[in-house]
Amino acid sequence: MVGISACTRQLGIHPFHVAGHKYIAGVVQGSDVLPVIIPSLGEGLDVKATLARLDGLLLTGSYSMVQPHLYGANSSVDPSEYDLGRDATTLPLIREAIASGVPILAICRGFQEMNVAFGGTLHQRLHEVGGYQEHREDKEQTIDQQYAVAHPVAIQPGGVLASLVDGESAMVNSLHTQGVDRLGDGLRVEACAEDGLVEAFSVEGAPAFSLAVQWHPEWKVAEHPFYHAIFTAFGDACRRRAQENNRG
Ligand SMILES: N[C@@H](CCC(=O)NCCCC(=O)O)C(=O)O
Repeated sequence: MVGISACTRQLGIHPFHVAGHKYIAGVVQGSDVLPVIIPSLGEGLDVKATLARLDGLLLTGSYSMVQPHLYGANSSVDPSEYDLGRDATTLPLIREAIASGVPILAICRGFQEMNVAFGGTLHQRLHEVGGYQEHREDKEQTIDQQYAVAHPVAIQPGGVLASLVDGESAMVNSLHTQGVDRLGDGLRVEACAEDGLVEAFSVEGAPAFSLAVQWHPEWKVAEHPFYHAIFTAFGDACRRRAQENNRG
């Protein structure tokens, strides 16, 4: 059973906890696991009790941005772009999941919040930093065009990703405004874009599978062997944890 992070959204006059369909479909089709959505209750969520019942944690992408004060920076983003409930939930979840051996797959915003959870920092507007290629999607394009592969990443030898691909590089999609500035403590670079931006990392010495990617492997996972290999490896790690806990 895999827990999927939720975003908070106001729908009409009521607050909701929501998760995108493609992430749920991604773990069902690509990892062959049971999905459950973890509400973004912040301190109202018993993180240890939640993770004790889960075999894996999927951190989804989202249009919202991690609050800069969480990585020691001043805000240069409209506060409406934040999701306070999600930040208050996912950062403790990530730290506890790693400590207690729960496999993690983190995607896009999830990748960024995992870097922050480990003390890393983010560029708030990568396109204004200089020296980086365009990593944002063109919102005028169709959804298929936006999620189509956009650039290669160089896979670092000897890591989690290198064990999943043939060759030293792979093509990935690219739909993000922010990006890793300083990588968090204890994180290992798994892949970089041609401009040097960190696009994937794992946690050094983690007791279970840990992988965070800046791209979206959940997109049409069955059609992309590289994306599918990531979800399969995550599912296999979740099944190992289930067996260790007599849930397999
Ligand atoms: N807000 C961050 C993260 C980008 C991100 O996760 N986008 C996801 C878009 C919707 C989706 O595919 O779920 C940034 O812009 O850097």
